[in-house]
Amino acid sequence: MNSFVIRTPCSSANIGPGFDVIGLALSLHLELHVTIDSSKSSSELPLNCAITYEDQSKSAEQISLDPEVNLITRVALYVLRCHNQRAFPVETKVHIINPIPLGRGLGSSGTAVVSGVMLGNAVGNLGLSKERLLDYCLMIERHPDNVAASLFGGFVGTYLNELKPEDVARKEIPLSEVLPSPAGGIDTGLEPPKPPMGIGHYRKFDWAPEIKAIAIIPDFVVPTANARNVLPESYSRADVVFNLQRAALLPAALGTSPPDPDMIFLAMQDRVHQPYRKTLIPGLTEVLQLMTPATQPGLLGICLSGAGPTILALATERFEEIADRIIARFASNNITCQWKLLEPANAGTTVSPN
Ligand SMILES: Nc1ncnc2c1ncn2[C@@H]1O[C@H](COP(=O)(O)OP(=O)(O)O)[C@@H](O)[C@H]1O
Ligand SMILES: N[C@@H](CCOP(=O)(O)O)C(=O)O
Repeated sequence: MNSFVIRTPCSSANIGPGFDVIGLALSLHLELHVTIDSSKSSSELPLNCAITYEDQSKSAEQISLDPEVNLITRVALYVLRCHNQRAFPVETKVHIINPIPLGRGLGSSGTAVVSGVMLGNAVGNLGLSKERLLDYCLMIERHPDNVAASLFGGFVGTYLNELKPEDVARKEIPLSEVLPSPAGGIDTGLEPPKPPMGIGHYRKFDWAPEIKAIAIIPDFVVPTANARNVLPESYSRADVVFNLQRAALLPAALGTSPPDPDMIFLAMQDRVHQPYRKTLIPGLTEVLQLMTPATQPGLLGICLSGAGPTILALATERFEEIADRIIARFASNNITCQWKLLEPANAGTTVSPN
């Protein structure tokens, strides 16, 4: 029996001005407990794989246990099929333990995609590097901020290479062809499109050890796709310069110890995505303006986590007090929240024997 665990941290993307660029892996982990019974020579299981799912996230959505539909196993099958393996090894069991709330801006889909590529790589004995696995992730989730943070861990800046025209065409292949689904065309026996080499890259930034992350998680879902659809196609020069100035400052501000609250607060301001997402998140503008380091001791900065609706407050102390103030502001819009105190998860995704 071969048995191992894949552990992948969730992530908070953007951290204010770093839209689609900056990500932070956080200490809430999706786990896959995988067993492969190599004593068996054939299996009754669909695609040789049985999924079980333990929901620790209190999300309402039902996660599919069909390996061709479930996001994690679908991604693993994509990686396997790119290497001429049509199914999982005989009698593969995948037990998913998920504490990450779905559709709340803590990168649950990016975490699932990273877990899926790690699963395909491990069960197929493919020996792909994490750098190459990032290319596979980017065929599925096109913005690199969440997946790079979950894959590599820590506080990261990311970028996509300019691709050759033929590779741009390959990267624009509809997702239904990358991840064949029962609805989009069952496994045709053909090799799916492999990712171009070196699509995405990352750089790790320092993180001052005093800084902790408070995630205030409202009890409603904002699908990331919807939160991207409300963004404009183009921006004024003033807004672009505003964000560039802050994004350039942010890594130095969050990497310097002791932290300078005023600099961090300023460096976390954004004009590219947060103002437009207020239409989906009642009270967002008021929450973001609720407090500053001058009016709330311990607070360093506050932003939307990913596409929301979670709010990320960075702080050095008085965590409960800060969370309570944000929760009270949401309550005045009849929105209830849970909150978690998290820390950067520096290791990224790991595979270890069970
Ligand atoms: N552990 C998981 N297993 C299967 N599917 C998942 C898992 N986590 C997330 N997903 C899928 O990703 C969707 C959420 O993605 P998205 O809207 O991008 O929000 P988030 O901000 O949480 O990443 C869920 O509705 C679900 O379909
Ligand atoms: N840069 C993306 C990040 C989405 O993060 P998620 O955690 O909400 O999936 C965006 O802002 O759209």
